[in-house]
Amino acid sequence: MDDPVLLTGAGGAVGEAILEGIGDAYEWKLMFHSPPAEEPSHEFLVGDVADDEDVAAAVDGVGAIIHLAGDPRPEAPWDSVLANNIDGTQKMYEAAVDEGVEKFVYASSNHAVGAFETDRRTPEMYREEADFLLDGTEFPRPGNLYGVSKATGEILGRYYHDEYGIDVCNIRIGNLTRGHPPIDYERGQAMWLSYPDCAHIHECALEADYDFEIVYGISDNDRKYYSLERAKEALGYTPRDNSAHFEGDERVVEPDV
Ligand SMILES: NC(=O)C1=CN([C@@H]2O[C@H](COP(=O)(O)OP(=O)(O)OC[C@H]3O[C@@H](n4cnc5c(N)ncnc54)[C@H](O)[C@@H]3O)[C@@H](O)[C@H]2O)C=CC1
Ligand SMILES: O=C1O[C@H](COP(=O)(O)O)[C@@H](O)[C@H](O)[C@H]1O
Repeated sequence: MDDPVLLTGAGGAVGEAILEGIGDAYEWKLMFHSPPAEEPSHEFLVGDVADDEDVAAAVDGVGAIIHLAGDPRPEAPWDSVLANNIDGTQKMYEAAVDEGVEKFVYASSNHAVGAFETDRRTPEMYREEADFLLDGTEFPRPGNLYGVSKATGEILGRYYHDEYGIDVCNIRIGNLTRGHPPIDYERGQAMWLSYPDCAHIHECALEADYDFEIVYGISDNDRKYYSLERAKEALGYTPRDNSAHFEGDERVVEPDV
């Protein structure tokens, strides 16, 4: 991607992981919800994705968007996910097609399919020997209103791709945790996404050629119940980390470089 890339939600954890990993690889335009504590080393603006003027200013002059901004809380109330996650994402897409943006990478979530984790399947499905697998072709099955908002973001992408031709990659991010997988949390270990793998999958989404994709954003965890085949095939994703390579916060197996 040679054009500037807009990163919304730049002040958050996923934005931090992306900028740590590929901050030097692109001309970024960062969107913050509130003024950053330190002067960023990239062009930036402060605004709200639910505000038309802020969104128009954000997408002006960019060729691709990584859209992270939103309420990330699984327990978020309807009024918040409606305004921040659903209305905000629709405004981002509307402005993106008006601007002629080429690619839209959307931060979806494991919670868009959380209700596949039924009492009958868990916790065994989080273990290496389990054979239950989701591959991204399944219909969304949210387990909360936040997950509904994430599935709605994916459907918005389907519409804006089919209607206007913008390339869309929905990344169903698992559990981003810095440095090591979540400790004593099997679900988190099954869907851990390391900071380096988070940056890598987003770089792949900026560089690969595709039309409309839904992929899982996790590291190559032995416990995974999400297939990585589509991310590897469509994006060229090659994860380096695996939650099984840790005991607690201690890495016991080095990744293949
Ligand atoms: N961290 C994780 O493990 C996962 C994150 N995600 C998604 O990734 C995205 C980023 O998540 P995190 O970085 O963890 O969350 P975060 O809360 O650390 O970052 C989100 C950022 O978006 C900003 N924001 C919220 N509402 C906004 C609005 N209306 N206008 C402009 N900015 C707004 C916040 O100020 C914050 O800086 C979210 O969309 C979340 O749903 C999905 C799955 C897992
Ligand atoms: O979408 C998200 O998912 C992760 C993992 O879900 P959890 O229910 O196992 O914690 C969550 O940590 C993150 O805050 C959220 O945005």
